[in-house]
Amino acid sequence: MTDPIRISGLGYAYGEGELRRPVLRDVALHVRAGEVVLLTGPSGSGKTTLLTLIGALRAMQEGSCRVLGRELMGASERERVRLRRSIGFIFQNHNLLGFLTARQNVAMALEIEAAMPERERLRRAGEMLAAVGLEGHEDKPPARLSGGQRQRVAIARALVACPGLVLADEPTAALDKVSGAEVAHLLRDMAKSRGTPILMVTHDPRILDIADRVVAMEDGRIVEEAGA
Ligand SMILES: Nc1ncnc2c1ncn2[C@@H]1O[C@H](COP(=O)(O)OP(=O)(O)OP(=O)(O)O)[C@@H](O)[C@H]1O
Repeated sequence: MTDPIRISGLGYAYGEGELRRPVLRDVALHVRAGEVVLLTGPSGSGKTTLLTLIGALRAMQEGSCRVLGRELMGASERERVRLRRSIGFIFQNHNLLGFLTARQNVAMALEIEAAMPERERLRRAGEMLAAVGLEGHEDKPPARLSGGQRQRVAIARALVACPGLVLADEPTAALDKVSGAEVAHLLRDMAKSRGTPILMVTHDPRILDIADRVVAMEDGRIVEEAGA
């Protein structure tokens, strides 16, 4: 099986001409099948930029980035959109839609399955919500859930379509110590039981223990890799 993420010689700059500012330099990174890798480093070191390149949310400029077997350097917008459908995203601010219930938010991630009837989508969403410990909360809107519960909904949404990869950006940053650790362990356990690799950006030293490997960035470069 090929590694879900293989990056070499990746460079990226914001701005053009005199305003051009390199933020990633000669980055090399591999994430292997089923692995949980945390990406840490000071603010501004380029972690989120790297995550958005891997997630095909922005176009590559330099180097090679193969994600789930597809090369992103030179990929068209259409190819990038297609790849994004195979990735589960989790962000700091959960990005749930406030006018939908928890179940509807999760079911939305299945809308790419054109052949799946609405009833089936809602049934699977309910199953996923139960798996993340939210039985009984399925019909509440995000505003009636706690921060930790909202991130559980975001985990259910990210995993319900069985993605080949999960990318998470500071998923515990807005949570207190206990719910942050619970959410991080839940995400790890759910991904491990499915063999789904995770790459997670985090500043949170309390969750380093969920990692198979911790990769540290500084000033646009990877400076350290350590098994946890
Ligand atoms: N859209 C943008 N336009 C211009 N510069 C940007 C843009 N997004 C990020 N940057 C700059 O690129 C650098 C890297 O930012 P990035 O968000 O990738 O770092 P980070 O390590 O994720 O930081 P943080 O931990 O604070 O989120 C920073 O100096 C930032 O100011």
